[in-house]
Amino acid sequence: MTKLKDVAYVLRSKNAGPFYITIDVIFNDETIYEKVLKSTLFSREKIADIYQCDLNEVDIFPYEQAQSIKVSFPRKSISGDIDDTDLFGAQHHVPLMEQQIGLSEYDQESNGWNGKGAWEGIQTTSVSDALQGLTNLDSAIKPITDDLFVIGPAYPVRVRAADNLLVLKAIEEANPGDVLIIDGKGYEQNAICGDFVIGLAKTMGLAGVVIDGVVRDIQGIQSLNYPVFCRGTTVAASDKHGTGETGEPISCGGVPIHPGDLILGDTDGVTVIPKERENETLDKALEKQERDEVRERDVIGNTEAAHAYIRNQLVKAGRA
Ligand SMILES: O=C([O-])CC(=O)C(=O)O
Ligand SMILES: [Mg+2]
Repeated sequence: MTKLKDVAYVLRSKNAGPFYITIDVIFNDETIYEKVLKSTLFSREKIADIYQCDLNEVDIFPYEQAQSIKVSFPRKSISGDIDDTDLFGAQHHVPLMEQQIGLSEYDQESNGWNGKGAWEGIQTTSVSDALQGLTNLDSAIKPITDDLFVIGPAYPVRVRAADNLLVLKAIEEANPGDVLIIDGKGYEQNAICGDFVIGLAKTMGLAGVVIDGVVRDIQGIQSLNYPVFCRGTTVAASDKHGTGETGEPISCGGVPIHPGDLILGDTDGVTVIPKERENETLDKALEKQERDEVRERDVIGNTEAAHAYIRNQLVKAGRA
């Protein structure tokens, strides 16, 4: 998961007199600067919580021209006091730099996708039509809970059949909003995840989990109300030896998947949108859905229009 130290260009702290600390966080990318500024990390509540001080004494100054954020707050112990371990205040930035930032939006955009909102209401079937059915996962990979929709950039993991340790590693590494996509080799005797592992993915803010394999604790998973797609259920757990890879291209349900490709899952199953084809696929899928809606409105429930439609299709194919 992204930490402040992963995206800040400069992160330093110093005394602002004996009673206060000031921290400078400087960025060398405008987009990142803006996203970080909006994240929950730079709130007085959060800073007060990290540094155990009174939130009314926390100040946060964004300085747009320099793409920097200055934070100041009272020291827990006065500089040079008997229990002070940082005379010059030069180490106070460390707790801040280790903070995770909920940058899913930033990560999504920097990954080049249009975001969840753009895909709302788009069905797997329309994407399948747009991509000529070439990127649909094996149809045996189905939702555990119907009516749950998932879309997000793929975070892939490949494991050996019946070994799920690397799934935990992937959950830790993926960004909020990612879809964890697991190449479990289609093995059906040992569960890649149960309700606990799925609960971990949900806790870390992942958008959903897709598995070329099976799960257990089905009732527990259903009660999480969280999108999970797989080949079915079993009883046995997996080993935790740790064979496999995370964050690398995989094959899942017969489809090659690269990190950051979009994964779309709904009641009908799961399909993949290669990241370089997102805009084209979105346009085609929208167009297709609109055409389908018009056709349905005009034809369904109208016997005459239904006859005309069928006749027209047969004529077009030379089979009238
Ligand atoms: O711990 C496991 O590997 C599988 C399991 O039962 C769970 O996730 O609840
Ligand atoms: Mg369990």
